[in-house]
Amino acid sequence: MIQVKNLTKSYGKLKVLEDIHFEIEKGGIYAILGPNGSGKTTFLKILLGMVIPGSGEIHYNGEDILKSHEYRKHIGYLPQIARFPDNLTVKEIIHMIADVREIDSLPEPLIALFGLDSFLDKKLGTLSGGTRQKVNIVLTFMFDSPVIVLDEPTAGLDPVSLIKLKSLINEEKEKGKIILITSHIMSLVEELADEVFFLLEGSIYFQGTIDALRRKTAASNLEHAIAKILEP
Ligand SMILES: Nc1ncnc2c1ncn2[C@@H]1O[C@H](COP(=O)(O)OP(=O)(O)OP(=O)(O)O)[C@@H](O)[C@H]1O
Repeated sequence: MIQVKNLTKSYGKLKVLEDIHFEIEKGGIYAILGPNGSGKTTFLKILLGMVIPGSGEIHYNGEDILKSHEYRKHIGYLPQIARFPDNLTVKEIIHMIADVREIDSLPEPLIALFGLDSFLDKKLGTLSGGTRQKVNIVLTFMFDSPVIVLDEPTAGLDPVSLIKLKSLINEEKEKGKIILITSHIMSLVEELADEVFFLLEGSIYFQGTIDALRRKTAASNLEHAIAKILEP
């Protein structure tokens, strides 16, 4: 489904990704992990066509995505920091994004799930951080995309909304979708992820299940496994 070969990316002299190989063959939840600045967002943005790699190949269902932009229609994206004009209302932004992707109805069940009905006429600039994130989640999940990319999706969410987000992610997985997620919250990754990719110093240091990573590092849980990898 997704194949990445020999991927590199530098920003000026800073080498962020070096010779990344990556393969996802079936639906599931895949966590991209790594310390701050290890290139997780850069990697996801390359997959999304938002950042051009230095070299390498990326195939989605056999198609070279660096040569075609069509595949972007298949991807839902929740950015780490979503920037929308503050003077738009929640309803306006939802309509705007729906128009771009050519769907005609508002995603009522998602709006209700995150308790956003009473915020529909409020301007984005007046919302709290957590409420803005709920709007971003609705904007991401309102399309039936086979690939969903979530960059730090839990930022600012209260526990009730977090539970709702986790079930939403699991429901999408049950439909056979690929969900790529980055998070620094290891308990969340442990709960959700089928496989992890751990980026370190430009390469994938580890790819496999959380159990395999725990065994490799002889650690009791994922947080300790990561700490062991990173300790000097
Ligand atoms: N547009 C850019 N121009 C220059 N350098 C950049 C740019 N985007 C990212 N970088 C640098 O590339 C490196 C990787 O950044 P990236 O955001 O991909 O890391 P990350 O693993 O997602 O980090 P975090 O866990 O902090 O979100 C960092 O050193 C960052 O400063």
